[in-house]
Amino acid sequence: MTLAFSKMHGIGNDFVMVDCRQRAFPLEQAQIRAIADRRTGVGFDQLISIEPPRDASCAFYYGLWNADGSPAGQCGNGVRCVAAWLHRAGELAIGDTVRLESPSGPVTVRLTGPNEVTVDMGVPKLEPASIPFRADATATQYAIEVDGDVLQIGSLSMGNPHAVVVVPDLQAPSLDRLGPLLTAHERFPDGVNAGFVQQIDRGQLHLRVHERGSGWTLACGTGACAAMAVLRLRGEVDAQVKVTLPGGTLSIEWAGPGATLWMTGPAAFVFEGEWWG
Ligand SMILES: N[C@H](CCC[C@H](N)C(=O)O)C(=O)O
Repeated sequence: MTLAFSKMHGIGNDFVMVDCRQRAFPLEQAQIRAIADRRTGVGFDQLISIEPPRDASCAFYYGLWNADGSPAGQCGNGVRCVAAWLHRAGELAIGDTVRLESPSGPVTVRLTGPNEVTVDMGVPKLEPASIPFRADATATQYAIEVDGDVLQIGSLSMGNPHAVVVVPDLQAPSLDRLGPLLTAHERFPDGVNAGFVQQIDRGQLHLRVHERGSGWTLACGTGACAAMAVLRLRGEVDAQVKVTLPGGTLSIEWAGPGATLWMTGPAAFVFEGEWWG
């Protein structure tokens, strides 16, 4: 088969975008994995389809798959790229605000420039059952044993599961071992995106994320939202925070529990192509 696609990224978190506005999503899991291969395929952290909405209150639906072919519930860097892709396709104008439907529910995006998007990411879900995470009660901190170490983590859902660990040094070699172990931890029955965050001050965080289904990425939008929210819940950051990841910086705004969380950042086109699978 041949498949036209757009290659995009959001601060280095890279995506293959597939236009399914007039066609059913055409790929099996093995084909998704084949396209993800950075040597014999195209390479991506997530593959994103743009489809007609299932929820009539939304303009479009976007499907999400990780590099290993597993489905994902939300993608913060990805939804900014969906908005920029829709603008390039003539479906959105700069200044438009539109509801888009993700696998975990609707989000609202505002195109503030051809390559800058603000997203209402919804209300972070704190209850362990909604993450899902095996814990007796909702808390701002959980003790979890990983490979003989006891880590203190925060955990919540942004429509996908996140664990957040505060560390003094993002370059510590131990993180290379802890990331995959935390992602696969048995207390996260669906796996988890594992974020390691170094706090600079009440308005700045540095973050690395080992993503479920894709491994270490240059950036993770929902991971940035989760890291800020975890520290906000502990009273350790202000309501507006810059989160810097290896690929770039996002602006996150969240007043606190029950409030909707906003993320602002760029979206970039790289090339158009055709996959010959
Ligand atoms: N890169 C995405 C997150 C992908 C999440 C996916 N790894 C999963 O939940 O399985 C982001 O910018 O939010």
